[in-house]
Amino acid sequence: MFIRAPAKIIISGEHSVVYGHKALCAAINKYTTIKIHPNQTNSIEIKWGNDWHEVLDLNSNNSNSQLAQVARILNMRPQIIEVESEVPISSGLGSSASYAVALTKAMNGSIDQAIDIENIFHGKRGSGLDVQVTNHGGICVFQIGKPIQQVNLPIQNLLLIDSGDRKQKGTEGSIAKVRNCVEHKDGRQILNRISEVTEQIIKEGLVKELIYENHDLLNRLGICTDRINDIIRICKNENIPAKMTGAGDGGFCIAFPKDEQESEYLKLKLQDYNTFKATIDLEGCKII
Ligand SMILES: Nc1ncnc2c1ncn2[C@@H]1O[C@H](COP(=O)(O)OP(=O)(O)O)[C@@H](O)[C@H]1O
Ligand SMILES: C[C@@](O)(CCOP(=O)(O)O)CC(=O)O
Repeated sequence: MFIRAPAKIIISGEHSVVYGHKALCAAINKYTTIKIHPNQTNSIEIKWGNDWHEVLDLNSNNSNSQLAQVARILNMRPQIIEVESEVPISSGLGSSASYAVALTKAMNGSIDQAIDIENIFHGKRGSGLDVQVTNHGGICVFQIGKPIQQVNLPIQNLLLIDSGDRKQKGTEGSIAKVRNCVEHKDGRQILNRISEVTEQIIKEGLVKELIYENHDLLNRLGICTDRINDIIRICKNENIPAKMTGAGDGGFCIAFPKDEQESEYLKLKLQDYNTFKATIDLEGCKII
């Protein structure tokens, strides 16, 4: 049995969502896939792709490793878990959520358990957005404390652009940076404006000026690297809507070319960066 869960993008509303505002997000066709086998020894083994192997000995119950915490949340038995992921790690595309959701489903767990697992990776201050959209699929509006809502928005030519930078202190580090900006600088006003921009994008669609403004606001929070800003400058020069996505401090940008031809043209302009075409995943986490 294989279980797979998609990666996600945030179209608008990262960080402001942590403070209770709405975010517009989508599941995309890059997946983490999990396969489970019984284990003859009293241990849980995780094989991450071909090159990394983690073992939790269930005879000694004093470990506080991430795997031990995950195993406790899901009440896991001796098992071998193979994880294959197409989702780049620590790059704003929700690698930890797609892993948490796929593993939780494989163990017949609940969405709350997946959120608890995600919190092990993110620290306890995340909004829960990544887990909800990865589980649900499609293009969605998410707000803390409300059921996730599917929306209709035409996105045909999504381009993912890798800045090559990776957040050094994880999502938790970027959230802490924004909190510092809220407590000591103009972070609160910036987040309020991101919220207004998000509401407008939900109503009016991917209006270019709003997407650019959204990026500029995230930049003012101090979470955009030089390479991220370089990518957005190149997209803006070509008049194509683009912004960073996810926690920031590295990771991916998203661009919305109007058609296939414009997408190919933008890829050429961005030849210093790795680019990937993506589509919206409509199915969320599922058994395949
Ligand atoms: N395929 C994988 N291989 C190794 N670690 C993974 C994988 N998928 C998720 N993880 C875990 O998720 C963490 C990254 O999560 P996070 O910092 O939230 O970044 P992202 O923006 O990708 O969600 C990694 O440090 C690792 O612990
Ligand atoms: C910054 C935030 O809004 C999104 C984080 O996304 P990611 O971990 O970079 O994939 C945090 C959250 O919503 O929990």
